[in-house]
Amino acid sequence: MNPTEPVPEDPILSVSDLSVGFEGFDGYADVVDGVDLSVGRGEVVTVVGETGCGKSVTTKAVTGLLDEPPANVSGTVAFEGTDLSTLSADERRALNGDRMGMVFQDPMSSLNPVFTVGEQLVDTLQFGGEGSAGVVEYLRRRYSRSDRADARERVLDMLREVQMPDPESVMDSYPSELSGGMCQRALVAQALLNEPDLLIADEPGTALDVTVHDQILALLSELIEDRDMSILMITHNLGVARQLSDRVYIMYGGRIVETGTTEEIFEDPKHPYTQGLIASIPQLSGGTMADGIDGSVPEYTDPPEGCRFHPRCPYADEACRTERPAFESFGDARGVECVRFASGDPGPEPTLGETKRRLNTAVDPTDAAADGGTTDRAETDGGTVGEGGER
Ligand SMILES: Nc1ncnc2c1ncn2[C@@H]1O[C@H](COP(=O)(O)OP(=O)(O)OP(=O)(O)O)[C@@H](O)[C@H]1O
Ligand code: NI
Repeated sequence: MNPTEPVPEDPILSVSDLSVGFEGFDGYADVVDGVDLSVGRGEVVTVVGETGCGKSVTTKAVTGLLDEPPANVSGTVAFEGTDLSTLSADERRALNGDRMGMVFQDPMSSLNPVFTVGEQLVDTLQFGGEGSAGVVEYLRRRYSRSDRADARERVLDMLREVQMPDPESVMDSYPSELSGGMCQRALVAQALLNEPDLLIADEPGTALDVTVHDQILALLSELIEDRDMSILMITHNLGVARQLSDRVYIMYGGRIVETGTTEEIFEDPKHPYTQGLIASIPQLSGGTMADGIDGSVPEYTDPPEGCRFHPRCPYADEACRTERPAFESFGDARGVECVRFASGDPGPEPTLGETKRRLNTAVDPTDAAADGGTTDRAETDGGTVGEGGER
């Protein structure tokens, strides 16, 4: 374990130095680059970052769903202290179906189109946790009327719990006969059927329209409250992270750039990227920067040298362009990877207000020119205004 990484005692999930790359036509894409994260028991942890930051690749690597090759995965993923790379394929499947539940972004492609929802969910309940129950055992239970009927009752209960409209008829429907929102509810039900200890949810509902997405999130937060379950939730929505999580990881360009308790991240964001994200959300910052941070996430085939955020960072200087900053830990669950917070760095530490001002200036050069006072002040304290926005 990386000694600088803040981890809860006895985590249920612990990921260290996870890297994932892909061989592709444009060369090697170095996507996830040394990620450390952990989820404590009963903890709700979110990973937040813009689209393309590597959140889904990280969760797929954690859940063992990346095919290797083409993916090239290194690092350790441990569940209750067991390194998952030491498990056999059967043990791994058993763990995924039983102790670890998963919900993914796209509900349509996650259900099997040729079986009814009921068949799939009853199968999950009866066999989800067993890599290979054995053919005889499989047939016995699949066709044992009492087992099957019991399972059906439990699935129905679960469908009611996820507030599925008309659960009886949904049981006998094929996924194509349901709306996206209903498929997503079915998947949430499926993930929870075996009462997993850890739920991994990768932006459930984002493939759906906004209202349905909101309903799914509301449902999840209700289900979370009622259960003693650890959750690793992926989102690009800071409001969701703030509402649901105990602890937050901010991801940028395949790296964790900041972590802290939800309160720390929102009350005292340190990394300029975190500050930029918060500044982009008017409801959170009272700000006006509705366009987000100018520029886009890096090309993973040719990521920037040094800090991967430097081309967009309003504080970037020579050091940021050449050296990867060290991850600095403060206290138990708090850390940031930015040279401005490195011990011994003499420069001013970024603040939310200053970052907002610099990003606004960078985003709209006409405003900046009109507002001479702002530009002058920015120039005297570093002169980096504008560099972050030019791409
Ligand atoms: N199988 C793959 N082969 C090559 N590149 C991939 C593969 N899967 C993902 N990537 C690349 O990895 C990068 C990160 O993708 P990822 O899906 O993890 O982003 P994300 O943070 O989940 O974004 P979103 O919020 O849109 O879901 C992207 O540039 C993507 O093109
Ligand atoms: Ni994703």
